[in-house]
Amino acid sequence: MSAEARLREQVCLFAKSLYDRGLTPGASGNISARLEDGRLLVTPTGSCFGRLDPARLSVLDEARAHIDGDAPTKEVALHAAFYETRPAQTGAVVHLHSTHSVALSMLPDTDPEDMIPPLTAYGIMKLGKVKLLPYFMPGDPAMGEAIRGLAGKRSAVVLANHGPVVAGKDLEAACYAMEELEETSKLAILTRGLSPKMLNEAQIQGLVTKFNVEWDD
Ligand SMILES: O=C(O)[C@@H](O)C(=O)COP(=O)(O)O
Ligand SMILES: [Zn+2]
Repeated sequence: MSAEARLREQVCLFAKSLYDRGLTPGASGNISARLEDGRLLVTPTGSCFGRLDPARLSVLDEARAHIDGDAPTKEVALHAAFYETRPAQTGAVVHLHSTHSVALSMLPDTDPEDMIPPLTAYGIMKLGKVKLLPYFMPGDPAMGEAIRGLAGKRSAVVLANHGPVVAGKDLEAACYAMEELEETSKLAILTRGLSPKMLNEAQIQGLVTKFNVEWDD
């Protein structure tokens, strides 16, 4: 099996796993994954993560023009901005409509610079600081500009009233980080108002140093 055929299978398998666990409903969400030659495999617009066909994934060239497969997601500008601003760290980008991270994006006390409270070590290790971006109309290329404005400093963001977007070195890493974002958001909502004991600054810095976490503002 070629590397491209393997990646096509992987995109569909991870997407189905996310869908089957209720992490993105209906035809929401999109995935991109980079091939060795710089082309991107992306999920077609309007497609359901539970029923993707490896042969019909959209293919974009290095200029992010559609060259093969079904019509691509309307969020190409959003995905492309991660590959552009974090070239060495980005092999895949995942966007979902996952309930708890969207809920957290709407609450008044959520810190837009660091929206996930330091509740667990894994949340810090896998995500670093998560930026809350404003609301944009789905498909608005201004989302790409907003990602460029972060100058490559964040691998995970949440679009307010919409959903999370996570970039990883490969598809597996991006999906695992995304799952951590959703689970930690769930913990944040479950414990909100209950004065949960959070990790302190020394514990956070210990993780940042030991696990090389990106923690710049
Ligand atoms: O919320 C939206 O409409 C998009 O961000 C989305 O999640 C699905 O759009 P397509 O990838 O174009 O299907
Ligand atoms: Zn969306």
